[in-house]
Amino acid sequence: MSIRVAILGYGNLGRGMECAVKQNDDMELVAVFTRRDPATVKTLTDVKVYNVDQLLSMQDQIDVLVLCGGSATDLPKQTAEYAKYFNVVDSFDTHAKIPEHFAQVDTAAKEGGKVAMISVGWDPGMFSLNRLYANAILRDGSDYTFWGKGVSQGHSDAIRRIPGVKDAKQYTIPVEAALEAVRNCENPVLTTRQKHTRECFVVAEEGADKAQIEEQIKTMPNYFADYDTTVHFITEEELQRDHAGIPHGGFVLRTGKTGLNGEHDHVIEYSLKLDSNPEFTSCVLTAYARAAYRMNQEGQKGCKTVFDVAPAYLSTLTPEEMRSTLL
Ligand SMILES: NC(=O)C1=CN([C@@H]2O[C@H](COP(=O)(O)OP(=O)(O)OC[C@H]3O[C@@H](n4cnc5c(N)ncnc54)[C@H](OP(=O)(O)O)[C@@H]3O)[C@@H](O)[C@H]2O)C=CC1
Ligand SMILES: N[C@@H](C[C@H]1CC(C(=O)O)=NO1)C(=O)O
Repeated sequence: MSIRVAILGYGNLGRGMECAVKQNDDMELVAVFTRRDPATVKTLTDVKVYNVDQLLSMQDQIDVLVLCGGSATDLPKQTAEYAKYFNVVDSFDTHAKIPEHFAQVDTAAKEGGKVAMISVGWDPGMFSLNRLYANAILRDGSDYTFWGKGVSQGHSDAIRRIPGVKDAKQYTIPVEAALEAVRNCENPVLTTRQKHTRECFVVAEEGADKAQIEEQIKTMPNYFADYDTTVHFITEEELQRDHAGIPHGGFVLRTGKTGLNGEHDHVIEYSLKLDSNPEFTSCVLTAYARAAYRMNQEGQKGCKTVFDVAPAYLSTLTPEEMRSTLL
């Protein structure tokens, strides 16, 4: 029997999920839920769209609910709210606030006897896993993470939540000299500001105070305050013409030494090059939706991160197929 998946929140990630579920023949997309009028939401497939006020009445038709809202203001409310009723997966990526998000969601999921997976995606998510593996293996070393050049959905979403902003895209740009120094095993000590810059393209509402919007972006804690950030105000047409895609990617690196006197240098590097940030992120969410369902079927409950999920839960392969093809 297929794993019955539903989506809450239909934006870039929601559309990505619609595509990702179709690529997994052990799953079916049973519904999309939105806070808007369903008639205004145009989907890529013929999946039914409901207003979120229908969600709880459909609890027995859904095995896993994937939360595709924004981390800035949606997921802090929605994940804990629905973890009481469904197995859920979210992509929460306000790194500084993950501990408090975990605690709130864990209480709700345990109360409902459900599994809730938070901060699933590539960062946090796949990059987190690779940072952990690298740290566990190369004990004498230094960690580095670089993103881009590409469009951060979390940062773009955060800008769009500012009053007076009609639309926005944020590019994260790695400082090439810093990346090169890391790859050369120079083990540089780098501040946040020395690793990336951020460039924002913003469409302001008619009559909005652009100076105030720019100030709110540049001082935004957890998103922009620690970076050198530039803000460009452009028209909706220019945004659609020049910034339509959502490519991204990045690198997790750990450089370390082995040998009794650190004679040998090693570099661990995990990299992603993504045409579509949301579609790739949705593929990760879909694999972890499979894991959430399976873990709950075994009687597990509570909040999990990618660190808590044995890889076998993610795969459609049988243990024998894994051993014969992946070892
Ligand atoms: N961990 C990771 O690696 C990653 C995490 N993310 C996270 O995913 C989050 C979601 O990103 P993304 O999908 O790009 O965000 P969007 O802005 O596209 O969508 C966020 C929500 O806004 C609402 N919405 C979407 N379009 C419209 C519209 N035209 N009018 C009104 N409301 C709209 C939807 O909710 P509704 O349908 O209810 O109105 C949607 O769920 C990001 O905030 C980020 O934190 C993203 C990529 C990677
Ligand atoms: N969570 C990010 C995924 C990566 C990209 C990123 C950045 O550019 O700052 N940080 O983490 C996203 O929303 O796209």
